[in-house]
Amino acid sequence: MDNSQLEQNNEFVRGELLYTIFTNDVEHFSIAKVKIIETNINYDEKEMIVKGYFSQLQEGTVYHFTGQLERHPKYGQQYNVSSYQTFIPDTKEGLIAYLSSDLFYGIGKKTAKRVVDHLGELAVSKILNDPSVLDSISGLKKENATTIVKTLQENQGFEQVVVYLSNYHIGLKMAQKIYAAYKDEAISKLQEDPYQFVFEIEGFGFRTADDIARKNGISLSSPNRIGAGCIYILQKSVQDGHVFLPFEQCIQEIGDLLTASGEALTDIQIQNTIEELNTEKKIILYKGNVYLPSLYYAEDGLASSINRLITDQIEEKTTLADLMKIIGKIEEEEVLSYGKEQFSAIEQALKSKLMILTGGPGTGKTTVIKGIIKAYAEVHKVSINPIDYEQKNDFPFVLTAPTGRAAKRLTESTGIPAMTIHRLLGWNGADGFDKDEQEPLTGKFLIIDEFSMVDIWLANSLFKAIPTDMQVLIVGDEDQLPSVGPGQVLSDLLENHTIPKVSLHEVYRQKEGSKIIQLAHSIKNNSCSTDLLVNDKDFSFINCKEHQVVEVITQIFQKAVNKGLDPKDIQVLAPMYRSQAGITNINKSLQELINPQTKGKREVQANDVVYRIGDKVIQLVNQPEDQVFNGDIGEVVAIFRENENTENVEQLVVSFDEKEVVYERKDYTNLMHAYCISIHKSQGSEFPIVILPVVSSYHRMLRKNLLYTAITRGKKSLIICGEKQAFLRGIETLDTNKRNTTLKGLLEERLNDFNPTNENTQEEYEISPYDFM
Ligand SMILES: Nc1ncnc2c1ncn2[C@@H]1O[C@H](COP(=O)(O)OP(=O)(O)OP(=O)(O)O)[C@@H](O)[C@H]1O
Repeated sequence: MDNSQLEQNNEFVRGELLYTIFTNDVEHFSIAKVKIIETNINYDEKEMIVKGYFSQLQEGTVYHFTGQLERHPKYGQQYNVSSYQTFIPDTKEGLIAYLSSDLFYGIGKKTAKRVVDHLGELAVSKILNDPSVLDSISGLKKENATTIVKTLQENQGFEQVVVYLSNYHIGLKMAQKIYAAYKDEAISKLQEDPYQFVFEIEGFGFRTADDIARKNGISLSSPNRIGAGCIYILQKSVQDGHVFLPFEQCIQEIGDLLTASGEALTDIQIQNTIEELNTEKKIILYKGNVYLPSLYYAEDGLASSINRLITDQIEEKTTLADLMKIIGKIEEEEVLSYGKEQFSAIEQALKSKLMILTGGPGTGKTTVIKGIIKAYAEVHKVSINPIDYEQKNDFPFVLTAPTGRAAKRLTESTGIPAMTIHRLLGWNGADGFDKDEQEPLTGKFLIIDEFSMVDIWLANSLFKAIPTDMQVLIVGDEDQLPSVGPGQVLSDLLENHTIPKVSLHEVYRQKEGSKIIQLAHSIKNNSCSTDLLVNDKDFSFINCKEHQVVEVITQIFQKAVNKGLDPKDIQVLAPMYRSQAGITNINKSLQELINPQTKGKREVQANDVVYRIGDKVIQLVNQPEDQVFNGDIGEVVAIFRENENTENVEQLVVSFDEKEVVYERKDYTNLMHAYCISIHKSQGSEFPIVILPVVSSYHRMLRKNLLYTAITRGKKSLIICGEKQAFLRGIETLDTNKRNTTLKGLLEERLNDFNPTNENTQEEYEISPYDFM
């Protein structure tokens, strides 16, 4: 593209790069200051801040940027760059200055002049078209010629990809990914077969591929297009929690997608492509269902691991009579008497290779876990104190949970160290987990809490790493929200009749007069009515409308603070981010109240969010290298300016329980304010006081399992504010989005032949030793 063409293109800013303010080498995100040479946008200043994903910015070089002028609340106007190109001067002098700039290492003015004299104003495009034009320049050293060609190719290559993709509204970040994968072949590959990118580049959308194909005259009935459409449809279904799509439905959805944006396809064409993809192992077609391979292998792997574990017999170490004595002794120590179901759970867990313990809040799951640990220790004559073991690996109990907070609670309630599943398995990011069948976990008894949150991928990885001689106890509440990731592992396992399970129904905390627990169980049993929503010592319902929610919550906080309560003990949970009564607005208002700007208090701004020292924040993604995981809540404890650390970058330090994590600007998007968090993110956590807004404008989200999850997060006090009718309607609305999974069937197939000698399901325990006590 020559310079006159550049200018025809919409709005632009052409400027000389003065200096880079910030740059991130991994993502190539940079913020820089430029001196404006020319622009057609309405902007009066002489200099401008530009930001975007650049390959390499060079001081003194002139760039042609396109993008959008934005007003940053703190830093004022900034140009958000969507595409850019080095501005190659079209005068001889300009070109000489460019080729002898710092960008071209070792090329001085004399050499640059020699090249320009020989090749003229179009030197750059001539070299790029045919690098051998430099061979004919007398006196030009070979290494200088190589430098010129390489530098031009590197810079221009990336920029050409950027410009090409910007025509399809693809940003610089995706351009980086594509360029990193294909280098100079990127554009030709995109033009030949854009659909391939849907398979090969994470996040490359089918619609973009379609757009590129159409502009390049690629047939809209090409098998590659159907294949990419199939992957797109399957990926979309994973976002809804499905593990597979039925063949017919898959054909139908692909047909709808491709016909709507292209030309009509016959079912046979689509069917043939799916079969072809299956042969190439890009998808798995099995028993009339279509899977993404990773999901098919995860379900299959989990079913095999469970089969492996459950068919391994365990040696009976004690008689029933002795076990009764042991449990009796534990009851004395704990000063309680186990209920019938609880007793059955302890007994069953001790003799089962794998058992599932379920129950709603306050039914004594934790009490039973403690009982099981103590009884196991007694039966096997082992200590439950980790310090009694010389080797860490000899400690028989392994306790784990999907989130940091759930693991922490498990540690606190049992006194035995627990850790997240990711940490237990040694997650190292891209390479996956350290622990697997080759390097299994050590220990004798594994307890996995909050299992409803575990998706099929994680369940498969965890079970693969469980050695065959390890006993496993799965604990969870099937009425909670299903996992964020695909699958419904807990409920599929519960439906299997061979895996021993014990459900606790009797509520113990209710006996202490908890309205929260009463409410939870009435939701579970579909018996909640307006009468239950009257205020009590641990519960209140404040009537208000959507537009009042933020104000009401702020007032509750204000009163709590005035009363001397610690704001950290209060957690607002809401179902959605963007609404008048959404998480974003609630957070803004609570930050102003709890942690306002004061003189001398440091703060940083990322997009339109301000983080200050003292802010409560939540981690939004897994960051295993720092041992901080999605859903962990922390506090901003320090902010360092660039000149205050050896890395010379701005840093935000967040304290999560005992560890501190340092974030650089590129990582700020991993955080969010946490005065209010989503109900989904609150899974596995508990808070002393929960405030739950429920208004009819959330209607899309108001479901029984969502509200059940929210109210069971409150330990001491629950305040619902909003509309009673919206709440009552919500708890009557079932989540009808049934997830497609095949784990249940796979387990039936695998475990069918298994005839346990000492395993029993709870139903078979009609007569238990407890009856004779
Ligand atoms: N058999 C029992 N006798 C007396 N109290 C009991 C018994 N079982 C449990 N409790 C008490 O009931 C309360 C709730 O028990 P626990 O915390 O074990 O339940 P949970 O199912 O783990 O609850 P949550 O899921 O809400 O954490 C505790 O105070 C516990 O001491």
